[in-house]
Amino acid sequence: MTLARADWLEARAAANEAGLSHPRGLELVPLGDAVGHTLADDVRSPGRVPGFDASAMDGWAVSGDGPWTLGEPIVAGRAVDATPLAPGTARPVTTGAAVPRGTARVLRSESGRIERGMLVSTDEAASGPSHPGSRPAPRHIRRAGEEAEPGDLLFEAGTLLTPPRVAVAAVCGLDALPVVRPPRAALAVLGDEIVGEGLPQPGFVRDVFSVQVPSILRSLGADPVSSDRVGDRLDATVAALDRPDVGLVVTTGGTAHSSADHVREALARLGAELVVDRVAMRPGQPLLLARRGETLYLCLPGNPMAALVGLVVVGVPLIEGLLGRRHRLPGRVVLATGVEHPRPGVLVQAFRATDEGAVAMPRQSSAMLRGLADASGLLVVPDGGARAGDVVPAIDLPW
Ligand SMILES: Nc1nc2c(c(=O)[nH]1)N[C@H]1C(S)=C(S)[C@@H](COP(=O)(O)OP(=O)(O)OC[C@H]3O[C@@H](n4cnc5c(N)ncnc54)[C@H](O)[C@@H]3O)O[C@H]1N2
Ligand code: MOO
Repeated sequence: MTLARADWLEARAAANEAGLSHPRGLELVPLGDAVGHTLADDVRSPGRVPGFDASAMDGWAVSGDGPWTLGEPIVAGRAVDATPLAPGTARPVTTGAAVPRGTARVLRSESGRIERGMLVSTDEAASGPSHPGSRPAPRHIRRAGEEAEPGDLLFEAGTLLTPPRVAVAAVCGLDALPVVRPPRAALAVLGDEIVGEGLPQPGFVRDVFSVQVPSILRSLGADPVSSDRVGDRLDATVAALDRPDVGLVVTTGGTAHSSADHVREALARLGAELVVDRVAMRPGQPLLLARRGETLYLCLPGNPMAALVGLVVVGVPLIEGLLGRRHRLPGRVVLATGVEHPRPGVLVQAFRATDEGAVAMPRQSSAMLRGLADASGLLVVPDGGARAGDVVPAIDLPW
């Protein structure tokens, strides 16, 4: 089924679904390379964390009530001493070192002192037996298994591996993680007027996509394998789109209906099925999403801001889906100033976050980039416009 002139939220959901229903490869990556990947499988903890009862402070492991007889120091980085701590004794201990069996608590170094060879507590609250109603002295012991037990589900398949998640995998004793193999992506930048370097002659424009879209695709988790500029000819467009070797083809330009626009016809010649045929939003309205075999097509309009809006609004949930991630509904921002929008469909605006709320950036239009360049995010103004103080959906920028 094709969504024609799709609602922007429906277009996002359809793109995410199209990605999710695509085949995914799996690979094992060492933890050092895992940040930014997406888990291909559930991950359980092989170990217990902490693996042993450990001191949370520098001080003394004590057993029973003080004063305590002093024993040998315990230091971190040694195998656990099997000898239990006898009541009435204390052993100096460093933060993170294993406390012996029989340890009641750890007395912090600033809460005790040595008097005539014995350790005495200088901490009123922590000294001696507790009285009814008194607060128990803090134990300062990290209990074995308090963070994870063997077999605990740490993360589900489809979880984005952020730095702290990779650190959790490390602390649980994992060395590698099963991740989704980055989907191969090809970029085709269409247009006879596009030049790749220098200051263009009148009638030509500098290509704004080759310099950034592959980086965006990579940062989203795809593997951009090629980037080509393609002239405004149907046969060249068909050849550029005939890429069964990649999971995703992104094109820019050529989506409209002029004699120089061949994307629709090329998709039809290749037998691709349209999933989304335009989105009821501006800029970015002519966007197409299509599928042919194991290749998805994200065809972005040529106008620079329109293409980037399409990539953020629809391309991000599409790639999230290819990686096995369900997309989240957008957050919301309060508008600091009203935005007029008398036309049908939503208006997407680059905005800057301020103390008063979101303010639309100057110098933005379908064909401009400077407003977007300095924006905090994209906000979505409904059909009919919005007033200062209204709360509207907002989408994070992926860079
Ligand atoms: N009669 C109509 N004309 C247009 C309509 C319409 O509904 N009826 N829609 C307009 C909208 S909205 C957009 S968006 C564009 C979409 O056009 P295409 O996707 O076919 O893009 P092009 O025509 O190839 O290019 C549009 C514009 O963007 C510039 N461009 C293209 N590629 C690049 C690039 N790599 N770097 C920099 N700039 C690029 C191109 O030079 C054009 O100025 O159609 C409207 N027209
Ligand atoms: O919809 Mo166009 O995408 O405004 O530039």
